[in-house]
Amino acid sequence: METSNTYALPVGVTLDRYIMRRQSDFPFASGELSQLLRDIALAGKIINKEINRAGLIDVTGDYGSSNVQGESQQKLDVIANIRFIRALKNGGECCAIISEEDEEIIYTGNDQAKYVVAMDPLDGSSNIDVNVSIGTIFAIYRRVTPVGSRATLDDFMQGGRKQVAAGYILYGSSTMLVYTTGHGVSGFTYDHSLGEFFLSHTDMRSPVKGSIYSCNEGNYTDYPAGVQAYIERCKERRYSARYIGSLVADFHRNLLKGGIYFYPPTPKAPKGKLRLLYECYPLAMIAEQAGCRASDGYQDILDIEPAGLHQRSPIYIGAKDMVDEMINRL
Ligand SMILES: O=P(O)(O)OC[C@H]1O[C@](O)(COP(=O)(O)O)[C@@H](O)[C@@H]1O
Ligand SMILES: [Mg+2]
Ligand SMILES: [Mg+2]
Repeated sequence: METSNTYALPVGVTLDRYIMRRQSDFPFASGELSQLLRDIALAGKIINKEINRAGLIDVTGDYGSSNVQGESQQKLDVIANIRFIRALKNGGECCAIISEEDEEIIYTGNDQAKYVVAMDPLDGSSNIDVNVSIGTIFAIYRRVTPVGSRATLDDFMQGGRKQVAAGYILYGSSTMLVYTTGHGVSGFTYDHSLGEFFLSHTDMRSPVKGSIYSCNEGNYTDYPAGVQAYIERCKERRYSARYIGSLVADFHRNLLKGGIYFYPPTPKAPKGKLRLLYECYPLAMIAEQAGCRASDGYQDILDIEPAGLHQRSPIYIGAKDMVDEMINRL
């Protein structure tokens, strides 16, 4: 990973201070977006604590209900969802939320707020109970409806290039928050003993070339012929196959080391599995800011016209040369 930055703030600066120092990056900078990012970090700290103690407190296993995707919800999916909604409500800077775990728009009651949030409160649900890295993914938009009014679908249907900030929290061997406001990508590592996120990765740039490919090869036979051909090429080149099964964790590793993650369409999931508004768009914004590429196979993810809150999209994301080659084979 390369680092170069005219705004070089020393590694070790706290997230709060970093956000304040970089506030001038934000259009309309008046502190609300800074506060919203801090509210998201706070919810992340709370969830991190619950994840670390998951086996000791009764938060593992099924919650006994399904979400709008028809997936069974894990207890931590629901708990993470509640924690984020509460932090965004109490923070006062977010007027509405869409979440993987809720079918409809969630209104926070903060109609005076200028921002809306799209989120995947807990990504990698199949890994929750087996102590494998999981994450949270978020995207922030400045509302298009008048301040003071109730947010509407329009506020969420603005398109990927209208995200004013996007990021993820990775609950792994260390806990990290990585985000962008369109001015480069920064990573912060959580120090449990101090309860603070500290700048650890400045101006993250990803290698253009990579040698890691990440996909669920169990679906190989269902993949389009071009994808199968690309996987065969990776094997011929002795690239490493790495698949954690948590999008955030696979994306993060490939961002640092150089690699490609893909979840193509299959007969079972003709639109792919991952959700455009709170998985694909936010990671695509980070990817492009770090010099990577994100595509659905035919257009850049950030150029896809949104049509529904929980719409899915195929995704090929990672090192630019690898994604280019994959797409040329489709
Ligand atoms: O089990 P599969 O089909 O390989 O899918 C794994 C993918 O699904 C996801 O778990 C979907 O996200 P959620 O866990 O938030 O539903 C991704 O994190 C992961 O990359
Ligand atoms: Mg997810
Ligand atoms: Mg999820």
